[in-house]
Amino acid sequence: MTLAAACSRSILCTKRNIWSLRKTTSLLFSTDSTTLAEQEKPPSNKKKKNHKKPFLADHLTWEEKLADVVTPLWRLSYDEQLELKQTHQEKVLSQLCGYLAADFQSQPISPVAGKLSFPVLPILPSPVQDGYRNKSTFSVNRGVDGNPKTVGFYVGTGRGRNMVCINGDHLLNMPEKHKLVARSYQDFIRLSPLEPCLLFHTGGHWREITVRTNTQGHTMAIVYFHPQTLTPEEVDVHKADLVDYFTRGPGSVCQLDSLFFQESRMTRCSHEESPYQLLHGQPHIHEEVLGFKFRISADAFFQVNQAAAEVLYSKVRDFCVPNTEEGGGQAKVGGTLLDVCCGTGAIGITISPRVDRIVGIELIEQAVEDARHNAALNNLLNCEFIAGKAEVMLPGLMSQLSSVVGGLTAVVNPARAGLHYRVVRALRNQPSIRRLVYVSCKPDGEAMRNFRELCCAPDLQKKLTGEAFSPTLAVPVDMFPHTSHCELVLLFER
Ligand SMILES: C[S@@+](CC[C@H](N)C(=O)[O-])C[C@H]1O[C@@H](n2cnc3c(N)ncnc32)[C@H](O)[C@@H]1O
Repeated sequence: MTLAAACSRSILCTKRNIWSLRKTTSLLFSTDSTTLAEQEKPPSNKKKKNHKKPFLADHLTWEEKLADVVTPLWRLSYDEQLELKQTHQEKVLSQLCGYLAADFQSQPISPVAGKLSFPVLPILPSPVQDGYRNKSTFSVNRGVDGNPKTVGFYVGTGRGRNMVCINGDHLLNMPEKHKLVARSYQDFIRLSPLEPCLLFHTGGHWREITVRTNTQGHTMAIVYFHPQTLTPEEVDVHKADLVDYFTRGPGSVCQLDSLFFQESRMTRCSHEESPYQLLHGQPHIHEEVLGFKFRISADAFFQVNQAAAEVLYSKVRDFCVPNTEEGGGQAKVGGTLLDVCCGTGAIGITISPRVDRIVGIELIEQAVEDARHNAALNNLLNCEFIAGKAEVMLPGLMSQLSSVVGGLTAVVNPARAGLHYRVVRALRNQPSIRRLVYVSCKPDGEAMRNFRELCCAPDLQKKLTGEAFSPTLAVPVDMFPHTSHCELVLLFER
């Protein structure tokens, strides 16, 4: 039996017999950020007084410790996971209601949960629970055996001096193809004469690898590399070795459709800061969602779970353009939909047949190019996409949109950092927007500040002069089984 199989088996055998549901709830829903890249967030530091941090529990194997960090709900049945997430989302939303009641009465901030003043629909499950990720980023660092050329995910922290890199073969959310590419990359860098780049402190070159796959099984790999003092000619030699390994050598077992290489001296660089260099194969990966085709570039965001993305986008569509026909028809309702933080255009494009016009705004240029291409790919003539920071572009755009015929609806889907206050101000102060749908993967973080600014009493000091919105309906959608996260779709009206 392989190590990976043994680990998975030992984990599955102990599944559900270590923590009770209640204990898990208390640990899982206040997170810190001790891990890097795409890793899911570990259990809280804040409430640790009475609980030992799971990944420091010595009786656990390294694989179990990693599973506790990346997929902290893995010991629970899927129904139990959904129940936990529903309870947590309701708690966050009651907290919002408590804040709004206090804000409106100009009382000091009350962290006490209020009574829910609008319906929260039951969480929509992910149609796929295991191996669902279409994108994984694996780090390079010292493994349990001390080998610094180990490809996987971190357990522990640099500051705590207890950080090790563990391969993720046993993680329930990881598809086989991602594991294979990570293993092959580890073999490649172990053969390479170059050192790995460990947290930027001590030089070295080989950094993380991102693997993207689609439902057809196509695979894109992106290798991140720190050039340090190497000349471009010297870097070329190692790029050629990498291509050779993955196309003709042992790595060809991965059957990569695309191999990208990014030379970067920072944790994250956009394509504009340091280009994604196509070393082999196709420049894009493609995906289909709700019958629409999407081209996705190396630098562009796409939801990590294709099947759950269909559930999410279908619900977002219902919230943005509610069915007025009996029997839930998909008739055109008209008007303009403003898609803020639109990525490759997924939300706008899936709603476009039902409205007159889509206007999307997105920061990442490659994603905007994809969005424009995707509109054409799907023969849609009513979509336009603007490149730039929403906080810079939106205020000017608002004056052009103030007199649109048929009404204006906004959908916003920012990253965890939430919306810039200028974006919230522009949306709130635009009277034609009567309906605003906020899609958040972290409603208890910065998004909570956005919700409050959308709904508080008019505030001249903050230049929030428009009529207040109210939350009227919410539904959680589980995009990330086995983790403590989910997406929340929240409708605001006025
Ligand atoms: C969670 S993703 C959502 C993308 C898209 N709505 C989808 O469903 O695929 C958030 C997007 O916001 C973009 N973004 C981040 N900061 C931004 C900003 N200041 N202005 C505009 N877009 C931004 C990111 O590049 C990313 O594509």
